[in-house]
Amino acid sequence: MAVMYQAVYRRASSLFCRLHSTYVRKMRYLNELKEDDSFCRQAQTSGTFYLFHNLSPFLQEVGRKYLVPQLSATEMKRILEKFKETEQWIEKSVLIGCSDEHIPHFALDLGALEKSAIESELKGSFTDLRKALFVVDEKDFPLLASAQALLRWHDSHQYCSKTGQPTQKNVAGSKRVCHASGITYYPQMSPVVITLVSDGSRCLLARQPSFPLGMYTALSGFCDIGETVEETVRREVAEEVGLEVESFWYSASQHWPLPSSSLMIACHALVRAQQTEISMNSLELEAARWFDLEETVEALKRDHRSSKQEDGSFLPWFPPKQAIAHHLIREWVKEQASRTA
Ligand SMILES: NC(=O)C1=CN([C@@H]2O[C@H](COP(=O)(O)OP(=O)(O)OC[C@H]3O[C@@H](n4cnc5c(N)ncnc54)[C@H](O)[C@@H]3O)[C@@H](O)[C@H]2O)C=CC1
Ligand SMILES: [Mg+2]
Repeated sequence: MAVMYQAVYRRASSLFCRLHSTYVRKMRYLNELKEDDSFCRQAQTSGTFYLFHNLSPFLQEVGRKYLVPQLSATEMKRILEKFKETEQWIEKSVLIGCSDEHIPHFALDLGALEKSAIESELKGSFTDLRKALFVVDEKDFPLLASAQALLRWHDSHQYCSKTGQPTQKNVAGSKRVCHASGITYYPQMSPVVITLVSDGSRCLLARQPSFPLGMYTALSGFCDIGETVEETVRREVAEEVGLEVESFWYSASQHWPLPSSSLMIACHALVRAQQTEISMNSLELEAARWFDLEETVEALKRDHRSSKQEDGSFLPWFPPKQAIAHHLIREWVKEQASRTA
């Protein structure tokens, strides 16, 4: 028995070492690409490219699936030649990751070229990000989200906000520098707290007027400058539904590219069971109410389409699994179900 245990242990730890060293080597490689312009320029000649057009990602519909194609450097060169563009275009690309074998991945926006001509050449279409995020395979979601966010950041940070002079990107696209003032700009995300409030047996979900009809989600809000996550959770819950948070705990986080880069910090919060009367802030919210376990489980089974009633009204439904709000709601259901089991 001890021998068998040792063999299993040895196999597990050697697997861990292998995984660990692959990961560490990959992170070191990416860091080097960001820091060393000539190394990164060299890497562009053997990398793969994800294409965008005015910030819409290029997708290919294959059967019922939407794929996110990667073009080789040779293919990229061929396309640019075909459109009579020079290879200098490649320099506009930004580094978004690499494979375990250190093949670097770049994203490139071809917004200045004719959209339909590229689409027919490459047999696919540039798709609005809002749609693209929900139709691609789950594993492609973070890649599309961060690539688009980085391209958007570069697009809107072409000038120094102090001198008004143009800024230059480094080859990897991990920063921009204003040579007149010496200021370095780094891509930014705004921290947002998203909180699923519970009173112990129900959870509180709300909707803003701009949401698709019938969709409810957890409360969210941007962190004010200087605030801690704890302070934002308490403030947002007080501001939006007039309740006092007693305790809260962190669950997970997610980068959310829409409408501009946010770091969503997802938390569960408890309010006192005796103080659950909602006083909704109607400047921001259109509805806010408590959902019991059964109603939450039912709403999780619906989507935008299946929630539509014959009379045109909508039963409540929640954001799809790609959104961290969905993860929070599922986590709450699981915890409630295990408590009542
Ligand atoms: N991934 C997910 O599951 C979810 C993501 N979200 C995202 O969270 C974000 C924040 O949610 P809200 O409830 O709308 O925030 P919120 O409750 O803070 O209200 C938005 C208002 O805050 C102000 N504001 C303060 N700092 C801002 C900044 N850095 N950028 C833009 N506006 C700022 C503006 O006046 C804006 O109208 C949104 O971008 C939304 O897309 C929201 C819910 C679910
Ligand atoms: Mg809000």
